[in-house]
Amino acid sequence: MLDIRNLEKSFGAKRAVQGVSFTLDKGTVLGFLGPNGAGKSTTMRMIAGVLEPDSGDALIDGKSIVSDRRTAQAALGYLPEGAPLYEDMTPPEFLSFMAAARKIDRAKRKDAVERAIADARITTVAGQRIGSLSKGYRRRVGLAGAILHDPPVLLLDEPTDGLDPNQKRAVRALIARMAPTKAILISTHTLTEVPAMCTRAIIVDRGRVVADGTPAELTEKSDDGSLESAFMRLTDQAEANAR
Ligand SMILES: Nc1ncnc2c1ncn2[C@@H]1O[C@H](COP(=O)(O)OP(=O)(O)OP(=O)(O)O)[C@@H](O)[C@H]1O
Repeated sequence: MLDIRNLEKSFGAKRAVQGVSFTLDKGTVLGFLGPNGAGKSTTMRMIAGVLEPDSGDALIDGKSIVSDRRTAQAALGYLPEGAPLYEDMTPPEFLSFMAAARKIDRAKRKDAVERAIADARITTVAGQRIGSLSKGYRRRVGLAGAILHDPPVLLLDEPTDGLDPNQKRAVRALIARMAPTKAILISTHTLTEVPAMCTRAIIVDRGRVVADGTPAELTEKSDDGSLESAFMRLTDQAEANAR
């Protein structure tokens, strides 16, 4: 469903992404992990077609994000970090606006909005202005926007960032409900969430993939059986902290 082929991106002299490749199938929730500045968001932005790669490609449901961007994007739901929301609109108004921008058939828009509201569990706040919602509900409105067109592939950049434990659990439950029918790529810094949320994890460091496996396989690479120490070992953090 998602086939990432040797993506590269530099900003001036900074080589942010240096040949990232992996594939992702339906039913997989892939945790995309790495230290700050490892290249996670840059990779996701290239896959989403909002940043042009220097080289490489991402095939979304077989469509190239480089040569067939619009078709590829139609198969993709993207929740960027700090997703933009229109504060003065209610969630249904915002989602109707998104549905029009997504060119969902006029006759199907109402159903699509209602389904996304139900799936993201935001029915109870549907009458409120987005600007008045808590962080967790705003994140869920962003998620509703990403799943509005029921895409087979989802890219979620830190979907639980800044949420309290109850809201984190609600977002994790939403991801689990969608998981069987979609391929889902999630970047997160919260390593404790990974075994609960992801069936597989990739660790990137300085723009390269340094590990790829199930959470249990990655944990085996640690000294103390924790994903955190595996992460430290596989990235430069342990060395950096010791300096
Ligand atoms: N628009 C840009 N212009 C210049 N440098 C950039 C730009 N976007 C990203 N970078 C640099 O590219 C590198 C990778 O950044 P990126 O945001 O992809 O990392 P990340 O893994 O998502 O980090 P974080 O976990 O902190 O969100 C960093 O060194 C960053 O400073």
